[in-house]
Amino acid sequence: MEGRGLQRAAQLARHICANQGASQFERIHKLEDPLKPVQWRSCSVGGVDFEEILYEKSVGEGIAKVTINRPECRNAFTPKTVEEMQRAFQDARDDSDVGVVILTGKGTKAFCSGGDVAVRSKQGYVGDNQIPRLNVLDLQIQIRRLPKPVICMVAGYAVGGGHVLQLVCDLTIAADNAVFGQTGPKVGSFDAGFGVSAMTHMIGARKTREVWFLTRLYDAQEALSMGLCNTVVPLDKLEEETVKWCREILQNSPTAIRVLKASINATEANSDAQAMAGNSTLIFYNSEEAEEGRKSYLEKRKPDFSKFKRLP
Ligand SMILES: CC(C)(COP(=O)(O)OP(=O)(O)OC[C@H]1O[C@@H](n2cnc3c(N)ncnc32)[C@H](O)[C@@H]1OP(=O)(O)O)[C@@H](O)C(=O)NCCC(=O)NCCSC(=O)CCC(=O)c1ccccc1C(=O)O
Repeated sequence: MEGRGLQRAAQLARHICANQGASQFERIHKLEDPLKPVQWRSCSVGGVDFEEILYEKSVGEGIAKVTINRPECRNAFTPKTVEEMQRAFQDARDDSDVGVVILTGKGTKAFCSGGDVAVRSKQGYVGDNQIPRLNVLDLQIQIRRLPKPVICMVAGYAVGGGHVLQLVCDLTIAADNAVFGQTGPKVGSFDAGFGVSAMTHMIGARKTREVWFLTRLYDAQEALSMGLCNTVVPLDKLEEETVKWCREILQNSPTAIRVLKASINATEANSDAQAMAGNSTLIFYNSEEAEEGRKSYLEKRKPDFSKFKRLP
């Protein structure tokens, strides 16, 4: 064998080596370069810049990224943060080039520590316009109804209302420094909507009771074994791995994914139950008991719930 013949044989040998063990199906669907660095461009919506979040899209790929940008308070959300997230998610929904959305928090210490306790009032969370609201409940519905997968990318804490946000996302990729849990009963709050239904669906009623009644925090490996997240990776590989999952999803039929997401959600409790639960949180925030939880957190002391009766 000489010249062209030799070259062709070498080419064939390389091809066989590269694909050894892979079926034809696997070879057809293999990503060209799943670890190729992603290039992000910053986006505004309707010409208005964001103040409490970052909103980016990948160049030429179909990934949108929403980042809560309040690292100084562990990415706790205010009504404004939530309103900005709602605008970004609406844009990601409307943009037919976007096929998957990443939800994350700025920095490595926290994905999100829930509602900003400092702006909680007796009627909900108060924003710049002084109107109290619980608008994170609408955001939860928006994420669930978004006809594209939402992947939560968690480094550090995902606690309180931040943990509920990770629960309503379709998939969660956690860094090895991630910590999950609910804090509500410590600080005079609870999410008896998706905070209970999505969690029960995911980890079962026994474990859900434990998470809510004891308010313990769980490290990434515990969370993985409970089923609270999909995988755990080293912190410095978090975005790389999340983007890899996005790219795999983006290769598949968008309509199939859309219907499957809705169908999986339909196996769970509904949005009317969430609204009822939200109303009970609102009523609870008016009580002295909830106020003790909120005040104790801000005063950096242990709450004293001893004077509140356990009714028969
Ligand atoms: C997240 C912690 C475990 C991190 O601990 P650590 O790393 O040691 O940092 P800290 O020193 O504690 O925090 C640094 C800095 O950030 C401030 N901060 C942190 N979290 C919050 C927060 N949620 N609100 C306000 N400020 C926060 C903290 O005070 C420090 O400030 P300094 O000025 O530097 O002192 C830990 O921080 C922690 O446990 N945080 C509180 C977690 C929490 O309890 N969150 C609230 C849970 S209730 C909730 O989220 C509402 C639920 C909800 O949204 C909802 C549900 C159902 C119906 C309606 C609603 C609704 O909309 O309310």
